[in-house]
Formats: sequence, C-alpha cells, structure tokens
Amino acid sequence: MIKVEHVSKTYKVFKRDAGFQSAFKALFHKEYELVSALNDVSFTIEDGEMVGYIGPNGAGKSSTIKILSGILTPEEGIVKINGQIPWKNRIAHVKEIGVVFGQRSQLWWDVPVLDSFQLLKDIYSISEKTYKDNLEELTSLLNLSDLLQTPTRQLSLGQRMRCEIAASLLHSPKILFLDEPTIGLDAVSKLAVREFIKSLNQKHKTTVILTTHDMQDIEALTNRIILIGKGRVLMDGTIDDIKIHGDNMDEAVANLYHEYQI
Ligand SMILES: Nc1ncnc2c1ncn2[C@@H]1O[C@H](COP(=O)(O)OP(=O)(O)OP(=O)(O)O)[C@@H](O)[C@H]1O
Repeated sequence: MIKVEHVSKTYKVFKRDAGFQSAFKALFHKEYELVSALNDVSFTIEDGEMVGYIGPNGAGKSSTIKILSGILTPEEGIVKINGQIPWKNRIAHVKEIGVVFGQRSQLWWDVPVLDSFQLLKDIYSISEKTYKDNLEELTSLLNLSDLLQTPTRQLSLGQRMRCEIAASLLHSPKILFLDEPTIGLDAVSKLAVREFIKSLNQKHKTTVILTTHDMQDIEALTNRIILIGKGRVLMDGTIDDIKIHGDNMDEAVANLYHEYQI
C-alpha cells in the first residue's frame, strides 16, 4: 500500500539574470528563490491498483514520483510504501519498486543491453533463478530477443523503451512507477507498451502509477485518476468523472485544467 500524507516539497533555485555582469556579480552574492512543487499532497493507493497521475506541465508529477521512489526528500509530510519510508529505508525500498523515466535512461549507453541487465542483477542481488525466469518472460513479452546484444545508444526510442521497462522489472518489484513511458513512441510501440503494462498488472498484480500527458494511455490503462495542479491534488476520481467535462478525454482534461486555472 502507498500512503502519502500532507507532503510538501519546495526547490531552492539559484537566481541569476542573463549576461556576463550578472554572472560576475553572482560569484560574490548568490540570490535564491523558492519554487513550491508540492503543497499538502495526500492520497492512498492499494496493492494491485493502476492509477493515472495527471496534470499540466510543472504540476508536480515528476516531483511526486521522485519522492515515492526515494530520490527526493520532502520538507513536510510522510510517505509509507509497504510500511517503509522511501528516502529513509532506501536499500529495502528500491527492491520493492521499479521506475521508468521516459526521458531518461537507466541502461548503460555503450554496452549491450544484456550487459546492463547483468549489472542490474548484481546491483539488486537478484537470484540466478529469478533473473533467468524474468529475463525469459520479459524477452518474450516485450519482443527483446533481437535487441539484447545491441548497445543502448544504437536502439530506436521504441526499442529502448521496451528495454527500459524490462530493466525496471528484472527484480520483480511489487510497484512500478512510469513517468511518461510512451513519450515520443510511434502508434505500434505505444500499443505494445500499453498491452504489456496491462498484462503485467493482471498477471502479477503489480501496482502501477502512471504519469503521462497521453490521455489514450490513461484510458487504456487506468480507471482511477489523480489530477494534480500547481502542486495540489485537485481531483481523485474515475475516468467517467473526468469524461463528463468534455466530448472526449483530451477535451475533458483541457476543460478541467481551464476550470481549475492550472
Ligand atoms: N530540480 C529542480 N529545481 C528547481 N525547480 C524544479 C526542479 N524540478 C522541478 N522543479 C519545479 O517544480 C515544479 C514541479 O515540477 P515537476 O517536474 O514535478 O512537474 P511535472 O508535473 O512533472 O511537469 P511536466 O509535465 O512538465 O514534466 C515546477 O515549477 C518545476 O519548475
């Protein structure tokens, strides 16, 4: 179970105007401003749920995922994931979660994908049997057999994303965080990724939290949606609760953003 209670996160940002003069001044006198990313965010997600976490650019989605995965520490509030505090019990926690950031890679760029998988096996202390079984299943479901010997840098975006998803699941995590997993993918690759996530949730009861701007992803995968804007949870409901705001999902979500002025 994921329990998020009254979480707030503020970034301290170094403030500097453009230009040489200002760069020189900044050597002696640094000015900072505070950017509020999350403001009193609370929600609970049960085991095996698939939840869409949506909101406009800068709403606080990635910050939430980073806090849930233990990369960031909030100033206020508490998060418990299967009884553990992500940023405190980091080693135990990372064994429970898989994370895919669509815009970043967790694979080593210059080595064949299989070598990255082997490294992850060692990092996560995955047993020989679990590794073999998972690799076999993921290779077959994500159609990886022709990609495993290829260095990551030579893969197309869609090929890489399938490998990233496999990499995040080698250690059989109970929870999967997906931050824009289909960004930039063509229609065929998007469908393949969606189908895989759906079957993963059905077969292994993996809890999935999905952030995306792609409303087709949301419709295909989730029923529950948490809408966040300007760092606050504005709505926690179903696809139907969203759909009543427009003729289709994109329009409904745009209308909601407009209504909430986010
Ligand atoms: N490392 C950082 N340093 C300073 N400010 C940051 C940092 N990361 C995020 N922010 C700010 O925090 C706020 C929330 O950002 P966040 O990346 O969580 O939003 P998001 O909902 O994931 O956005 P997007 O849909 O554009 O990816 C924004 O105002 C952003 O500018």
